[in-house]
Amino acid sequence: MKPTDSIRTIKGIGEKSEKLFYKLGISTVGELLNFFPREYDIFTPIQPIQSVKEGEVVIIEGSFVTKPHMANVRNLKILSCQIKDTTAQIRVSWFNMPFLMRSLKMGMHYILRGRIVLKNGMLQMTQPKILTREEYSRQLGKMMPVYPLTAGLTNHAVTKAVTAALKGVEWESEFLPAEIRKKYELILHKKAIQTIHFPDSKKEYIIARKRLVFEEFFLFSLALHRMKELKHSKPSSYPVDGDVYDNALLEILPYELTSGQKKAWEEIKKDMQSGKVMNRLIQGDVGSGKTVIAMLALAAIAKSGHQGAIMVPTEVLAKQHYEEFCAYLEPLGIRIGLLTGSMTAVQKRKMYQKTADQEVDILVGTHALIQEKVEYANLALIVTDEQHRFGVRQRELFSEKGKDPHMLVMSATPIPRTLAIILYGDLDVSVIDVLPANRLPIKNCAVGTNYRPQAYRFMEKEVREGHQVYIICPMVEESENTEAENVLDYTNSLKDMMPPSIRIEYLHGKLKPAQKNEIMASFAAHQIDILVSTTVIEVGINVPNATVMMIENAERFGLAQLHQLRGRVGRGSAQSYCIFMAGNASKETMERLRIIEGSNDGFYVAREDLKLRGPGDLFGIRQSGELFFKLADIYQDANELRQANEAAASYTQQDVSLLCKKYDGLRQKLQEYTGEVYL
Ligand SMILES: Nc1ncnc2c1ncn2[C@@H]1O[C@H](COP(=O)(O)OP(=O)(O)OP(=O)(O)O)[C@@H](O)[C@H]1O
Repeated sequence: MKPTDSIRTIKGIGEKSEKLFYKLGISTVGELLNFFPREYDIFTPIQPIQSVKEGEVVIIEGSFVTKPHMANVRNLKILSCQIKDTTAQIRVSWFNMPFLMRSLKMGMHYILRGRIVLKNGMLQMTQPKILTREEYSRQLGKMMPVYPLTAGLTNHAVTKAVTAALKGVEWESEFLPAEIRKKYELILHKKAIQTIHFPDSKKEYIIARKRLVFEEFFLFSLALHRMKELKHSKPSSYPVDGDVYDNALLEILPYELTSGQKKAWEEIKKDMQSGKVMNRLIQGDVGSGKTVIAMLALAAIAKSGHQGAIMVPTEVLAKQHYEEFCAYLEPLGIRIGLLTGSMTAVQKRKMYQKTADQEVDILVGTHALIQEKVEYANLALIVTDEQHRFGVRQRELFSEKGKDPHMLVMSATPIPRTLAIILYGDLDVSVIDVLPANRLPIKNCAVGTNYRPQAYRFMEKEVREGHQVYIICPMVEESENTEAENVLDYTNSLKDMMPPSIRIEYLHGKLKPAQKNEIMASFAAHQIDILVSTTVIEVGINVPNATVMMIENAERFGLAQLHQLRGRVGRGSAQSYCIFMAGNASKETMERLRIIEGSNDGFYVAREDLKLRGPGDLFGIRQSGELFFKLADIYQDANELRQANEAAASYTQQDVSLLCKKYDGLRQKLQEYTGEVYL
């Protein structure tokens, strides 16, 4: 089978599982092979019972010292007994496996592998697998892939499909030039893909990962260098100067710009007046006021008779920006439009027409803005709210909607300057390095779950004083695989616990966009007091009246993500609070959380996080969603990023064309990456 073949060509995948794989974004054999494990289940040696810790999957060996006991709890049949080795004893339990009752024998030796959880203050092992000594020896040290899943698709099914695909696929020729592989000591693509799914050891995994990270960065860098060459000092068809920058624009704001905002605004004005195309990144910590700078630039474009558009990662955010822009800019006679995927066909068509006829000056929207059907009359400025979601290609597609429009990119990712220069190699950088003066620093605390009652009382008090609260849970609904808090059950029990006058709602990514918009709008209008949500609210939501953020199972998030989440409070003048609630209060968890508890500075948090994890720790929690890389992590893999950039920079555009002639695979990969035939 070829990488481009449908996954249906893999034995065992029928119509039903095909649909499930679609949900994971997999429709071809190649996509399946590039669907990497989220983590690995490592078969570690047998551990003394005394040393097991909560949350770990461990193997213990001992004999049962109590008879198996069966209990009915809700609809579950729970079988439990005590197992003992020379160091201690622990309870083990199985649910819905009553047949074990007969086979488990007291006094016999067993090897069990399962997760240790804390129930009623006691450690216990749940749902362990019983291993024979032979199975144990065979699997010891093995790393079994654990894939991201969707309901109905098991890890076993994905593993089986990947195994079959690895066996049956006709591999394409190696696409990285031999000289690069040699210089940077990289293994072959084929070997790396095989290993990333089934590594024999950590060492092998690290070597495979290095190759895949490098290629990801290399393609990115080649595309970026090419873009830079193409754009370099291009004259602009839309110079914006003169009285469009008059004070009326700044007077619409109810506050004065901070020094950082003023500087960024001056740099933008200078760019747009220069007669050349602006390509600028505005980098600033969460809540530093980047949106307002983008709004000013868009307003200046509109006032000079052109169109501008701003693309953001979520519908909720688009709606929020739209409303804010309307409130500020409509009084100046500027016409704002909204375009998102969930609008009806009729609404969309109307907006396309208005955009083509230049009846809107500023269009706010999601990916919908770059769909083929959208034609702009006179697109002179595009703004992307980076939030790590859009890649170079999206920026380019957006750009093609106009005739070399000016470009502004906003980012809240705290990237060290040296890396920013590489990652945003095609852009000039403005940094907003101060927060608005009316802000009080957020007060943080990292606590264990025993603090919850106090936290609830505190929330009640804040709500009584007219403020609002966010509570974040990692899961949407109950799952067999984890004890992490989920939005649905959490909301129910919170409603039971809080006085009925407190209005509680929930939000998660599985709701329809219209429902999400409605809930966010109600929260913004203060018709909801406490919003229980997954991380969907992470990106850019701005409700300055929200003063408390509580993050359940904070140990499950990367620090960068926790910082983004925390950024949803502390956006107004009232004192705000962030409570990081650790589901397991192990020493390592608390040490990590102490970093974020001790500082509100995103750069500091990112730096300390890296120090703690160490560049070699590739198994730690991945900082979620950084920039646009699948496997690579810009902090951990900063070295590979530098190397790949150096390698890409060593080829001029002409050399790249030559290389692509020689390496057919490279041409294809680059085309896939940039979505364009150009070589
Ligand atoms: N100079 C200022 N003085 C006071 N308030 C300001 C100032 N600039 C912006 N704000 C307010 O601060 C809040 C956050 O601003 P904004 O949404 O622009 O931040 P951001 O940098 O885009 O945040 P994020 O990265 O989280 O999306 C908004 O309510 C905005 O009105």
